Amino acid sequence: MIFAPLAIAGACEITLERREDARGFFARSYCGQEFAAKGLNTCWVQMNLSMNLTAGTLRGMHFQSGPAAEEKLVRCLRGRAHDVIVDLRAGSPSFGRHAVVVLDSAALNAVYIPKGVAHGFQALAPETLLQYHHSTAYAPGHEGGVNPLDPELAIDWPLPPVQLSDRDRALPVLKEISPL
Ligand SMILES: Cc1cn([C@H]2C[C@H](O)[C@@H](COP(=O)(O)OP(=O)(O)O[C@H]3O[C@H](C)C(=O)[C@H](O)[C@H]3O)O2)c(=O)[nH]c1=O
Repeated sequence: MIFAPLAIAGACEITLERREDARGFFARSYCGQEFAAKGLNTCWVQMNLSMNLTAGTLRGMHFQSGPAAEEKLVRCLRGRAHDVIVDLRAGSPSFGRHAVVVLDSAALNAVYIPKGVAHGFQALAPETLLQYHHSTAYAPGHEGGVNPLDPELAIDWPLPPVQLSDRDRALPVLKEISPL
């Protein structure tokens, strides 16, 4: 695996090193030793799948806070996604700034998201399927989010956003939330 740091400290894009032959390819998609050597989380307690039927579907920007703060590892298994992370950490020099990774099921690349960083994405193709690994169990009482359409975040979503949930549409803007 190749780890490429993103502009948000502690976040990175992970690309596969494929062993290809006439049968196809074999690639290591996770390694505790390699993650530990990079200072990344190695304990994953929950996996989720997100199926997005329509191109343009927008989900986010979500996080869990306090004792339920979580790292995430997200990979696209079908289709393509414009994946965005927003730094919400108190005192971070990149607070309020975002980074983008295009997750593509052809590349099978992944994005690693540290605690205190919100996550969202827009599906770029129909039936885009994302797989999540979470370092902390789902904790509804510690869920939070920032509005993906907040002009202050200045996220340039590639497609007109569709299928926004009522919850996401009602998320607070950056200046309304406390740093994590
Ligand atoms: C995350 C989660 C959700 N749920 C329930 C809660 C809701 O009733 C339903 C859908 O959850 P939610 O509306 O949060 O799904 P998304 O809007 O796609 O949010 C997800 O996508 C954004 C981009 C993320 O980064 C979050 O990790 C993740 O919450 O599943 C569970 O039962 N278990 C879980 O682990």
